[in-house]
Formats: sequence, structure tokens, C-alpha cells
Amino acid sequence: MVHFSTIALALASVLPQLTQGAGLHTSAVAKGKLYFGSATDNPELTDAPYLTQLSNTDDFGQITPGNSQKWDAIEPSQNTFSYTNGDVVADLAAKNGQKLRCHTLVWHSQLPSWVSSGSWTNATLIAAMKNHITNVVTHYKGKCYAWDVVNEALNEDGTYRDSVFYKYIGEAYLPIAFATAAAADPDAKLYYNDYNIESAGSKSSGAQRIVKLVKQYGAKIDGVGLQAHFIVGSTPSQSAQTTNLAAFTVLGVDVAYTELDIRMTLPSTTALLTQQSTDYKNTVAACMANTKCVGITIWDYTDKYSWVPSTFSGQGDACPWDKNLVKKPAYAGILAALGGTSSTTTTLVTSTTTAGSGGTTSVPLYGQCGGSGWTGGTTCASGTCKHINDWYSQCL
Ligand SMILES: O[C@@H]1[C@@H](O)[C@H](O[C@@H]2CO[C@@H](O[C@@H]3CO[C@@H](O)[C@H](O)[C@H]3O)[C@H](O)[C@H]2O)OC[C@H]1O
Repeated sequence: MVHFSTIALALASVLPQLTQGAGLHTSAVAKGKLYFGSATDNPELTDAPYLTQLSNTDDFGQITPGNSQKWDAIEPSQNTFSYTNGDVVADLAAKNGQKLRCHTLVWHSQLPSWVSSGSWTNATLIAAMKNHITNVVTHYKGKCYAWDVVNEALNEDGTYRDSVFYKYIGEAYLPIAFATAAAADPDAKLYYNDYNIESAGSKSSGAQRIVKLVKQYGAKIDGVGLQAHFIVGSTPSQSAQTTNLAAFTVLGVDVAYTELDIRMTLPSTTALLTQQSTDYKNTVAACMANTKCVGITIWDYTDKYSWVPSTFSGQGDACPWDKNLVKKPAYAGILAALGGTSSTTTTLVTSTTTAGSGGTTSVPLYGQCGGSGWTGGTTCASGTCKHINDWYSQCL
């Protein structure tokens, strides 16, 4: 049996160039988009390797706080505001020179009980909602490229979700929320954000109705955020997504993919990872095809911190980086749709390396393993370097 480390050292001089090409954000901007970004969350920021990659502006020109600007985090009791965690993410974006997508002001979920179970009248809930929006948007004034003003107002059939806001205020809560946010920060882009609106159907039509409603009230709405929490193999086709994006932008608003991830039933397989790459590619390509699709945000970049396993039982591996912060095939799929190229895929070098539990296989060698996964280095210090597919190898 020949160990990879030996071969890798011997091949170091003949390997293709292993330097990275332009990353995701750089490639997106080169093609006229404003950003490629990632969600993040406060507990993860103590993980130094994670933070280093999150702060790599070649890949990420934008970040979104996954939890720390939600109502329960910021106004846990009425008129008491807690900005500490939200500020950490906002400050990180500023330090890195990344855009901040702010998330979210009015949502039925992650509400403190004083809101969700409060004893309200139409007037008192409007006042509480306006007070929340005004305080939060004023605090972050000038720091948010965009705000998700209202999140997930719709049922799957396009009717309004029976949230506390709809129950006591009716559909007017939407334009009231947008008008209040606009008054507090006239320069922030104001978005309606939802899931399952990424292809034509009742819910997408409902979101288009919301755009018209807000405009009819004379309030400002700048964009629609399509969350895009997808499933491998069931992701809408590129053309279905392209058609759907146009149905929004014809209304005079921008669009953005705001929470893209593509989950699978575990365990992952090479076939699933390959399909996932195609699915990511199709979604990013749909955005690229619409000049009013301003950017794409993935809902965290690594499987290590994805929300998926704790939310969808038995599912996971939804992100473009794996748990070891190693790029998966999805990364190459995204990059291809952005018009970028990965220099690691250009030259085929065939080598012999140990694979899995033993045995010797001859595989195409596009990458190398390091002590904690892909590094572009020359050794697999901690285990066996396993060829995964045409894009990368792993140290197992
Ligand atoms: O225990 C909670 C934990 O459940 C919570 O998880 C977060 C739930 O929201 C996730 O983001 C949403 C995902 O999809 C869309 O519906 C929304 O727009 C997003 O906000 C987030 O990623 C999870 O971390 O976190 C706080 C814990 O106290």
C-alpha cells in the first residue's frame, strides 16, 4: 500500500497550480452583483477557523445575523432593548467591509411571549410594532444594506398566516411596518422575505400581492427575499426560478436569494453531493440571469453550524463547506454559475492513494489533504487522504 503523503510529496512539483481563483463574492461582483454572502450566529464567532473564512471577503462580501436581531433577542420585554449580540455581527461586518443584511423586524416566530401571547387591541399592537421597528432600525441606521422588514406572512396557499399581527391588525400591518422602517432609515433597502416562493404558485403570487399592497398604501418596498431552503433533487429548475424572479422584478422591486441552503437525507453520498452542486448552480444561475437579482446569501456556509439538522430530523449537509470547513462540490457549482473558475479543476494528475478503510485505488488527483482537511498543502497528516470526487479530496 502506498501512502498518499509519500506520493503527494513526490508529485508536489508536477501538481497543477493549487492557488485559488476568484472566490464567490469576487466572482459575483465581477458579474454585476452586489454581493455573495453568508448568515452567521454569535456562538460560532468564537471558532477562529470559522471566523477566518467568514471574514474572507473573496468569498463573502455580506453577512446576515441568523438570530441576534430577531424580536425575542432584541426586545425580550416590552420597551427594553438589548443590542449586544446584534452589534457584534454588525461590527464584524463593518470591520470586514462586508454589507450587512439585517434580519428581521416582524415575524410570527421567535417572538417574546409578551408579543405572541399579549392582550392586544388593534391600536396597542400597532403601537408596539411601530415602537419595535423604530427603535431597532434607528439603532442600526446606516449599518444595514437591507432589512427583512416582514418575514413569512403567508401560508402555503398564498393566504395570510394567522400571526398575532394579522389577527389584531389585518393585512395593514405589512404597509405599516414598511412605512415605519422607511421613516427610521430611509437609505436601507426594505424587503419582504419568505420561503417556498422560489417558483410560480399560490405562495409566490401571494408575495407579489404583498408587493402591490405595500405600494398601494404609498409605503416603500425595495425588494423580495427568496429564502431558498431547498432539498437536494427537489430544487426548482433554473428556468422555473428565472421565470419566477421576473414575476417579482416586473413589479419594480429587486430580488435576492436570502437564506440559500440545500439539504439532503443523511448520510450523504457522492451522488447526492453531485446533485447538490447542480442544484446550487441552477439557483445561482437564475439570479445571475436577472439584473435585478442583487445577491445571494447562504444560510451559513458550513455544515458545522447549519440550522438544518436540529430543524429537519435526519437531514443535513446543506452547506457548500463541510463540517471540517472543507469546500464541497457545491462550492464549484456556485462558482461555475458565477462565471468563476477554480484552478484546482483544470489539470488531471492520476495518482494512487489509499481510500476509505483500506485497499489501493487509482484516482484522479485534483487536490491534496492536510491535517484538518483540504489545505492545498502536501500532506495528509491525520489519516488517509480519500478522493471524494473531481473537486476535492478529504483527510479521513
Ligand atoms: O432554540 C433556538 C433555535 O431553535 C433557534 O434556531 C434558529 C431558528 O431560525 C433559523 O433561521 C430561520 C431559518 O429559516 C427562516 O424561516 C427564517 O427566516 C430564519 O430566521 C436560525 O438559523 C436558527 O438558528 O435559534 C435560537 C435558539 O434559541
